[in-house]
Amino acid sequence: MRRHDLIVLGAGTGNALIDDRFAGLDIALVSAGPFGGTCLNAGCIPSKMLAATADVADSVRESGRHDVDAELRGVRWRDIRRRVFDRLDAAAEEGEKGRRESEQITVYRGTARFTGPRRLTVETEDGPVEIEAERIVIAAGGRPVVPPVVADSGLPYETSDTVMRLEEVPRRLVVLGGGYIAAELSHVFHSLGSRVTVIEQADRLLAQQQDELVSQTFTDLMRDEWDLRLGRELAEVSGSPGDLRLTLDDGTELTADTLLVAVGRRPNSDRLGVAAAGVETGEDGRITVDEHLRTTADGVWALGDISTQVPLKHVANREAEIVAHNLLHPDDRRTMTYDAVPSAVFTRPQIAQVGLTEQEAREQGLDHAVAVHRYADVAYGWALEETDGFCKVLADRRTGRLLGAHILGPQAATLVQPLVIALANGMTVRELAEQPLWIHPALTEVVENALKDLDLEADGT
Ligand SMILES: Cc1cc2nc3c(=O)[nH]c(=O)nc-3n(C[C@H](O)[C@H](O)[C@H](O)COP(=O)(O)OP(=O)(O)OC[C@H]3O[C@@H](n4cnc5c(N)ncnc54)[C@H](O)[C@@H]3O)c2cc1C
Ligand SMILES: NC(=O)c1ccc[n+]([C@@H]2O[C@H](COP(=O)([O-])OP(=O)(O)OC[C@H]3O[C@@H](n4cnc5c(N)ncnc54)[C@H](O)[C@@H]3O)[C@@H](O)[C@H]2O)c1
Repeated sequence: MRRHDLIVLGAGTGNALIDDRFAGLDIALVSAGPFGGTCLNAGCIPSKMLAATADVADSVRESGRHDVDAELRGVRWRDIRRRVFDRLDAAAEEGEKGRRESEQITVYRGTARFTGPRRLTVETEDGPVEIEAERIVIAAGGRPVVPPVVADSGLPYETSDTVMRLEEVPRRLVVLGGGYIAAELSHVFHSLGSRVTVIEQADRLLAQQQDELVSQTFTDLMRDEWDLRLGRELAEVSGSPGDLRLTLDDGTELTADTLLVAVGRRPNSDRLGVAAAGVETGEDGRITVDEHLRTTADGVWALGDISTQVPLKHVANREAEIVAHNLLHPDDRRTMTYDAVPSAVFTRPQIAQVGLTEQEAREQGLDHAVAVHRYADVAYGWALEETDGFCKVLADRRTGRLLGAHILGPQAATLVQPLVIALANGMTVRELAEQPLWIHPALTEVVENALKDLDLEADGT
């Protein structure tokens, strides 16, 4: 049994937790997969590098709108893939090398499993290694859910872990699910040449995650791009590899050469056997943590997709900052809050949000004002020839404060940031609209004008 001062389980966000403040400690860093975890190797970063490339292809296709005659002659998928993954694989290797060179860190590459309180066995290439520590941080992430109808078919399927490294752009791609991953990767592959069909059990795309106006508008726009099978479930997968037959619950049959499964992710707590360490989980497999991110076992902390309320990288990063601080300052602990968590979907159009959706404001019975300002009604929207985009804001009439913001259109992920700052700081919409000067004629005027459109005086009843 090898004893360390601190074990960090997971080399995604967990790796980022270890910095100079931990100098002098003997640290074990355990990871089954490559350094950088999901975000760097199979998540946020490759999907956005591919989305940016897809946007370039779409800009060429749409150049006529700006009276520019350009023609898309083709996309070089293997070159795109090489450009993206050569860079990311090198970053992952570099990250691991740096840690291996550190005198205070022992890297264990292998799959870990708890054998008792603060004790683990790691299945490495050289056999099992037993390790223990006074303090452990669990940051072992999650994995894609694969429903039995697909897993039990015995036929090949892709997930976000594999699809971005395919040898060829699929000719006929069927995507199961209509959430974040489905939307982003459908955008990528459709723009790079796939015929895309999306099977989603809800009646709209992004229905669980987005404001109703955003979800409905996005669904309506994507009907022109993808073949949408909404309110449908997959009943059977048959055929042969490369020539799949997918039967839906209404008896409709689809054919595909590639099936991408994107119906959500689940935490890896089961594979880690956390119960043996006295670490409790909820029914959904998420490790239970308190506001300081301590688990139910003494000396064991958790962060990121394995425990969080919101499985996003910027949330995991903030949680890592909190855990690092709390490990170093046990008598002055910080608290994690999830009050103003923004998110963005890197599709075309982009989508971004923070705070309450209109349906949530209604459910909570809030006296709220709503305003929607269109890109087409600000000068830079004209410059972009933008017809669909909008910024929707919700404010509390009693306090004058922002409740939520939802943007659909070019640069939504960037435009939302002033609204995130306002929400995080409890600013009133008047303060945000009227205190700073907003650059003319930048796209941010769509945000400024949406705020100014809010009618806070009207009686909401
Ligand atoms: C396709 C895709 C796109 C995404 N895009 C975005 C985005 O644009 N923006 C955003 O904010 N979020 C995005 N996310 C979510 C984001 O990637 C995750 O929230 C984030 O990576 C979670 O980090 P983590 O450290 O908790 O887990 P991970 O990064 O998954 O790290 C888990 C680590 O634990 C290791 N591990 C797991 N099990 C074991 C075990 N038993 N033993 C040893 N080691 C183990 C793994 O090898 C890995 O090193 C995306 C996710 C996907 C899949
Ligand atoms: N840009 C980003 O920030 C980003 C991008 C990708 C992923 N992510 C993270 O990854 C997580 C997982 O993404 P995801 O897209 O897999 O999950 P998701 O929860 O976003 O969407 C899953 C979708 O699949 C549908 N679904 C579930 N079971 C189904 C079935 N049997 N048949 C048809 N449809 C079904 C659901 O109704 C839902 O719309 C996200 O919640 C997010 O936290 C973030």
